[in-house]
Amino acid sequence: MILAARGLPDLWLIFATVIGGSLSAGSAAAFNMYLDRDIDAHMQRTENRPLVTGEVSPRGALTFAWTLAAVSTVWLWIFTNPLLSVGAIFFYVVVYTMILKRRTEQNIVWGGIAGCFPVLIGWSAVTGSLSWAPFILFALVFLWTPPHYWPLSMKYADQYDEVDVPMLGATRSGSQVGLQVILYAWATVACSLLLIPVASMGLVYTASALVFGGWFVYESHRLYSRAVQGGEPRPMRVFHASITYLTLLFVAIAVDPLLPF
Ligand SMILES: CC(C)=CCC/C(C)=C/CC/C(C)=C/COP(=O)(O)OP(=O)(O)O
Repeated sequence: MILAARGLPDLWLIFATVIGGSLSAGSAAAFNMYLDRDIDAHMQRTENRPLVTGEVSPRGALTFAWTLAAVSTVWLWIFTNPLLSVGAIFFYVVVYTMILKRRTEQNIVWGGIAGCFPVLIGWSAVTGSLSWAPFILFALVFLWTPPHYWPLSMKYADQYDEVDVPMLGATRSGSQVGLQVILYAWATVACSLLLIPVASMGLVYTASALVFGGWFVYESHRLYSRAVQGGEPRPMRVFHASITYLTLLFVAIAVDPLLPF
């Protein structure tokens, strides 16, 4: 939103968009937990979720999910535009959770599109339209999602195998996953550099994209090397690096337009 406004947008608009977006993401997550409660019960990673422990009933969760969807849609309708948020919920719940997740190794590649919507939501809230820059941010999150998620599914491969969810990190060998992670990490960094000419980014962003991107790529190469050498691949290093990388990059995206260089 700061990049779209090329400065600080109206604080109320930021607040309204973050509230609406959070309610929408919460709705999507609640639908996901409702639909996946059978498999969540069989994975240690997810076995403490409230639908599995019985803290929340399936009917209660479904009511909660629909309520959040309705409230977020009306809220965003009043203050910005609800269409992209509805699209994001639809993508996560129907396209990813109901159709792709249990069927294909490429589930997270296409399902990850749900997580790309928030940049469009924020941008359009400020400008009322979309241009190349928000689509580059969209592509950035799209390319980042697989090398973020595959290391996690590599770590929990036995749990994904047990519930027959074909996450690529669980179905392929360490070196095959490592190679995919490297390719997507490089593509993510290349995409982040595209923002420099397209959105006239300055020094802070350029340096951040190169340094943090270099670190992300380095960690992905180390994962591959450890896997090829037959050692413990330590995938969570890349998982955590991916989160820190994207956080720092978006901080740089927010700070850069506020500076004169
Ligand atoms: C505004 C809005 C609605 C944004 C949506 C953002 C969002 C929820 C993105 C999720 C992306 C994704 C595919 C996660 C994996 O789910 P999973 O089911 O594999 O994860 P799990 O196993 O932990 O449940």
